[in-house]
Amino acid sequence: MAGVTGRLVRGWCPRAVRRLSLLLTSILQCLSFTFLPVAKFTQPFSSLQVPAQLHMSKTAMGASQKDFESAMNQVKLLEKDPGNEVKLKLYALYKQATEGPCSTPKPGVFDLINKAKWDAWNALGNLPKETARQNYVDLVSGLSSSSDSSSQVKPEADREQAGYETLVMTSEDGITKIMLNRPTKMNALTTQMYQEIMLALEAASKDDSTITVLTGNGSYFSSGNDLTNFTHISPDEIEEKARRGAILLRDFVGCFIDFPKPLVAAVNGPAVGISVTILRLFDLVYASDRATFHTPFSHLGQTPEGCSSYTFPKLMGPGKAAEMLIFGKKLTAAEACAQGLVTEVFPDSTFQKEVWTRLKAYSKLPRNALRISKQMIRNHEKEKLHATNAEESRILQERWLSDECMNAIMNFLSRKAKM
Ligand SMILES: CCCC/C=C/CC(=O)SCCNC(=O)CCNC(=O)[C@H](O)C(C)(C)COP(=O)(O)OP(=O)(O)OC[C@H]1O[C@@H](n2cnc3c(N)ncnc32)[C@H](O)[C@@H]1OP(=O)(O)O
Repeated sequence: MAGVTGRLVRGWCPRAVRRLSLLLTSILQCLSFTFLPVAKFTQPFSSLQVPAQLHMSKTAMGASQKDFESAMNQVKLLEKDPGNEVKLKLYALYKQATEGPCSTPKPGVFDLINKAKWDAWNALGNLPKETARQNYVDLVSGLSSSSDSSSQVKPEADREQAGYETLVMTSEDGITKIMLNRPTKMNALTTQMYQEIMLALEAASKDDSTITVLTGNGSYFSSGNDLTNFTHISPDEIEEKARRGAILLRDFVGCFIDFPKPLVAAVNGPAVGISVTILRLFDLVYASDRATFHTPFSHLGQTPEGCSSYTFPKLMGPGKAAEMLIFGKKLTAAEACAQGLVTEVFPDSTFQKEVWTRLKAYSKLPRNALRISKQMIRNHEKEKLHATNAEESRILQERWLSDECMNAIMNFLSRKAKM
């Protein structure tokens, strides 16, 4: 070590050489931690919805306390992460089996993880302790056998994360991919989808991957907010629904503002509304030349979100931002690239191959350096972004109650009937 340092700094004074040597040694020590194997996770697990068959199974026989304890030990030995939904199920059943029905206060909306756990437990209602215990044992036994068989066929690196209904989440080659998966609805974002994306981002922020990618399945990246989110609401529910929508929007965009690792959008096709505005919160935006970028807020009686009222004028100047955000001008991928919203455009025929080859190469770069550099670039404006997000959400909450907005949504929903 001292020899290497000595060669590097020939001609420097001995004190400087000693300091540099110490510095390099400590850097090497720090780096060695990065290469330690990731510890097997043995945390108590948890659940969201418990399938009907679990509620009913073997309740007559009932699992013994010994079976239950042995199932708890088996959980710690699982080699494969069973995914958030199953973990929530296990958590809820465990709590129900040991403490009975949920009676603790509901965590605040920003406490995402504890709220999801509370919701899962609370959803079990008055399920008897014995049934919960049996269901826990059944669930663990199913997991143990599926993890035995899956380990024979699937490589460690290419496992699809279970537990998402509207997304496909995979981790491979240091890249976690979150794919929006409602291709027949152009990946329009339902309330469930916003929530699953937040959970997926939370999981991706903590997993071993270097890079996280958001993309869409099918011909669209996303057609933005699902306009049916605004339907089936009785008049006395409207205000409460708008209030909850604004909280959901603020939490959703907040997850992108705070995401700690390099975040990439692989825009495989047209993008509309919120799927366009959040792009400025990504570190790289790769687009197919078939993609378009459309924010028809005024047409819908709505106003900008995703921090675009701040980021777009800053990025492209107030005039170009006004064309998009006020007048709903749709940009081609080349135009969006010229405005700095897109990093690079690829021919649609080679989009997937070129993007993934590029990202696989990037994912081999030192993970911590990438993460720290991202945070250095982003931290300057985090506070401003959160303030903008809160303000945009507040204004949209009012807009959703306006006649302009309701009429525009009715027009969209009735257009098929008119054809
Ligand atoms: C709580 C947070 C709130 C955040 C707020 C965000 C604001 C926004 O995101 S504003 C943007 C809202 N999105 C739109 O205005 C797009 C609406 N959709 C369309 O204009 C068109 O569907 C399309 C241009 C995206 C595609 O047109 P195309 O003719 O090719 O296909 P369609 O037959 O229209 O679509 C197929 C299928 O998908 C349904 N669908 C598509 N997008 C949406 C959507 N955003 N909301 C609800 N449903 C959507 C469409 O109705 C069709 O369904 P059916 O086959 O069942 O009729």
